[in-house]
Amino acid sequence: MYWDRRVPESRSRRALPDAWGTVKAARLEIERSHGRKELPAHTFQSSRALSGNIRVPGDKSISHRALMFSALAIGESTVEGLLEGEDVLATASAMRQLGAHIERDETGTWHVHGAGLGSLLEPKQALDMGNSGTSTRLLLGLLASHGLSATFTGDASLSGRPMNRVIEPLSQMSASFDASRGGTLPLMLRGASPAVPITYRLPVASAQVKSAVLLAGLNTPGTTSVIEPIATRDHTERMLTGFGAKLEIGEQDGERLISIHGEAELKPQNVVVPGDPSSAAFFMVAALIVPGSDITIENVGMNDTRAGIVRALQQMGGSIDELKNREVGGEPVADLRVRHSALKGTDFDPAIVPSMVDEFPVLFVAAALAEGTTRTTGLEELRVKESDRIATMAAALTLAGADVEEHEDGLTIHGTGGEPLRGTPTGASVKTKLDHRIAMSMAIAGLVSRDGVSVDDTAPIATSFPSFMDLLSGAEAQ
Ligand SMILES: O=C(O)C1=C[C@@H](OP(=O)(O)O)[C@@H](O)[C@H](O)C1
Ligand SMILES: C=C(OP(=O)(O)O)C(=O)O
Repeated sequence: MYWDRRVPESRSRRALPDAWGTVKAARLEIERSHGRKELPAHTFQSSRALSGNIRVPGDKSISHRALMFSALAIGESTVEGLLEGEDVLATASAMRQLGAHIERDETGTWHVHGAGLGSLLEPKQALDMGNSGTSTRLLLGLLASHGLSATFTGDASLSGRPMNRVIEPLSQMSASFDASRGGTLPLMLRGASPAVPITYRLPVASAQVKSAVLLAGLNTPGTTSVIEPIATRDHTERMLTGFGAKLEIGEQDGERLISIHGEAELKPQNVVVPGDPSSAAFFMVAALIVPGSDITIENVGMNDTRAGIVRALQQMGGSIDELKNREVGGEPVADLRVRHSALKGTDFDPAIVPSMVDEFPVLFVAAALAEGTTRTTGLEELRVKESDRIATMAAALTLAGADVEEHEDGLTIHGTGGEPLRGTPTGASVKTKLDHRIAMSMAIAGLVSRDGVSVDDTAPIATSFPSFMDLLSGAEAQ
């Protein structure tokens, strides 16, 4: 076991003897989970036309933030439409450990009694972040300006993901860290009280890093600023403003400048979470590629910083109509009518990447069935998601019979022009590598395949979309 000793080891162990034991236990658990024996494999077969109206679960990004911000407000907040996926449940459980009271009533509304900004409790046990990068990076930010220590653990996938991108700015704000070698989980954080405000220019286009710094700024005296050269999803800014924090959003030399005034008092809110465009994307692509399909996906979040996939699929010739544009919980929302279409291979401008960063795996499936060649570039960030999504999708689509070339920063895919993919060979299955988006993307590929697509492990789907299999069979049956 190797540790990057940013905080002298003796200091961390003295401060957190129990947590250190938990870290070691978590490490063993991670090693065991690499060798899990029985995985819920599934073969997805060619489908008849999809039809009917469906609703996908609540937005994952907004759900995490709704729980976190409610936990910082004094009094009761409610959250309707919360995504009850494993990632969000990891956030709920962490916020409970930090002192919030969180419960779900029989109608499905969540009630959060906040502990208050600056009044979070030191967690007695390690915070288990499961598979969730968002929970981890946002909570590291939040706790960085609270005078407490906490240990963060996660599954094998999360334990391979880079945390230095938040450790660096949060260390500048005076928090200290003891992370595994290379800046990964398990790690220990010691928050600073008071923390020091900074102005931080994002070296990567990441809403998680932006949010980590802004959340640290929330309990820091003075003004903390983030400069964002490339705009990323803005749910943190919108929602913190809604909860009563003081934010200013402007421009500096053509870049976005977001400033937060610290030591604010957050007021409880009633949050309504719109449907997740990232989950809707699987059904958009399914309806576009399965002949005869015509579905309406209701209540889909259409925030410009998130809805790149709709524009990308329309650019490929996909028939997607936005109906009943409206606002839900301060976010633009629409119903999307999606009909089977002859898709065309397209060269995508890398500028679209931040607005659909999680949707590329399923876009690759659309490209594999399109007429002609699709080229994507600027996707380096996909290599540090739940899996290396460039390599994992290249291997998965190739196994299913698609014609794919892998590059450092993207894929070039020569489509079949609507002809079904061959499917996975007998006895072989796609490796999903604990990545929900790979499992669901390849499930959709199976719907237009001759021999079906076998996926080695469907369990990760529950991290973001627990009702995926039921909704898919429902849409096939209508
Ligand atoms: O802020 C968020 O809620 C998220 C930001 C994105 O991550 P990065 O900030 O690492 O790009 C995205 O991939 C993730 O699913 C959710
Ligand atoms: C990258 C994702 O999530 P996270 O970073 O929260 O694990 C995702 O949901 O595709």
